[in-house]
Amino acid sequence: MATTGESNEENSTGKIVARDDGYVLEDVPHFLDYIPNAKTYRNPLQDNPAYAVVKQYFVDSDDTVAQKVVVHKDSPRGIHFRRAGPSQRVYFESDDVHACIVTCGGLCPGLNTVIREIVCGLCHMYGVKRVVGIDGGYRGFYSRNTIPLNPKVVNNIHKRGGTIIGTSRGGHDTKKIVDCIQDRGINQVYIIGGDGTQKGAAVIFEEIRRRGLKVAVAGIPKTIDNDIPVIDKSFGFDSAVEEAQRAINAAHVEAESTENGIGLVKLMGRYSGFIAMYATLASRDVDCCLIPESPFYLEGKGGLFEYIEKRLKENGHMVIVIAEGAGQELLPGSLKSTDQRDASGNNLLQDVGIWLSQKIKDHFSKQKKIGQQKMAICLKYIDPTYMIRAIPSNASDNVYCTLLAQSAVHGAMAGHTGFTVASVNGRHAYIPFHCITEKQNKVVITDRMWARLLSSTHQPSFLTPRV
Ligand SMILES: Nc1ncnc2c1ncn2[C@@H]1O[C@H](COP(=O)(O)OP(=O)(O)O)[C@@H](O)[C@H]1O
Ligand SMILES: O=P(O)(O)OC[C@H]1O[C@](O)(COP(=O)(O)O)[C@@H](O)[C@@H]1O
Ligand SMILES: [Mg+2]
Repeated sequence: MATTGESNEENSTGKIVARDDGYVLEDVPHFLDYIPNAKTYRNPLQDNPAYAVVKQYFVDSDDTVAQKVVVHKDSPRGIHFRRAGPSQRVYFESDDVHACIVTCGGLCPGLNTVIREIVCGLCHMYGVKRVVGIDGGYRGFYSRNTIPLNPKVVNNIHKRGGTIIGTSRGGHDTKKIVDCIQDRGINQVYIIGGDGTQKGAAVIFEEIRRRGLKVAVAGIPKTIDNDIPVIDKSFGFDSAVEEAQRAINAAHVEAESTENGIGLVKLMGRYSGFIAMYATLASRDVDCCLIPESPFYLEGKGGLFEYIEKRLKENGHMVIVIAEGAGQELLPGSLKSTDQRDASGNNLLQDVGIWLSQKIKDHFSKQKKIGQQKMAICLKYIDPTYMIRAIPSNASDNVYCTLLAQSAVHGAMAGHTGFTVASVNGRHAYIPFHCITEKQNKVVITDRMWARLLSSTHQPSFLTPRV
């Protein structure tokens, strides 16, 4: 019930509590919103020897996490999310839970760890006995048999890359998926995937609510590109950046071992250049980082060719990192594929790395023809694209995956639904789907982080007008 100066609003996009002092809670749905007589039970964790001794283990239902921690002293308190964690009361009896896990979209380090920890969290913390994997992404709901999962089956999977239950793009048929959930008697659905997957999870939740089913839908965001907004970062992102170092090191070794050596590395990043930016900042051997958010040009003053020449003259070698989505607008019409899409509807990009390699080679061989002194270059192109996402997660991502999985399990057991779980300013929170699917997280090139990168590589900003 709203207290004085507080308004509660529930609409198609969410449950919002707004107070006069500017405090806003973007709350997540709960069974009680549409099943008013839903039964509750004592949380079995209260009797668990590992947790019973921990003071304040259970979250207070009024605990919230602020979206912004840097605020002006006069600004309103801003948007908050419900704090994740176990509740004193749960909405499922352990024996009644029938959970399923599905992984969708591209691979990301840590998928298996999240699967493992959902299974172990449900079984060890809540005594759940029935957990299944959906085989091969959304379409597996209606076209494949389920995969039985238990702590023994998942015991070692976190040491492997990929996802033991398979993944896919496309194949999201809401009606068929919810029919399957209903027919199989599944009442907790854990959905691991990126922006597309979370949009899919949102419509599955809406259909479940429309049918009045007591089925919790919990999302765990996965994106190697780190393009999901609000959340601190996706699990697996750090592991991918770490693996990218191996490719950059190789490019650097090759480049510095020959005269005018250029090492060119292409990294993932369809619309967001976070992997390229962080891999560059971590490496310190990179002289130029090109990302989708920062348009660049090749010829003329302030262009890439001028910078390459300068860098080779100064240093004898250089390393360039390019995100796959960078410079797509420069590719000639024949290479552009604006209307080609994958099964999920994502734009299929052409290989900007191969294009740029050829452009650089052509530029330096052309110099001779127009009478300038030729600068013979030796360019090595490295494309580690799939290698950086097919690895197991590193130690810190493993811990992050564990906490995310546990938070998701606590949320579903507590009767929350239609939420995604993530770290926001270092604290775990339940976030309504619409908050993370409405826009994409991108590198802001007027922010400090990009400035740090420019000052580390000394590359041109490409903002100066071409002459
Ligand atoms: N707007 C949408 N509504 C429903 N399902 C979607 C939507 N966008 C994508 N999906 C489904 O989500 C799954 C994963 O999407 P995709 O874009 O391939 O990967 P990611 O989730 O990693 O972004 C696919 O099965 C796709 O059909
Ligand atoms: O070849 P695939 O499997 O479609 O994957 C390529 C794409 O996957 C990505 O890693 C992003 O995947 P998601 O959308 O699943 O997060 C992009 O960087 C890349 O363009
Ligand atoms: Mg995506």
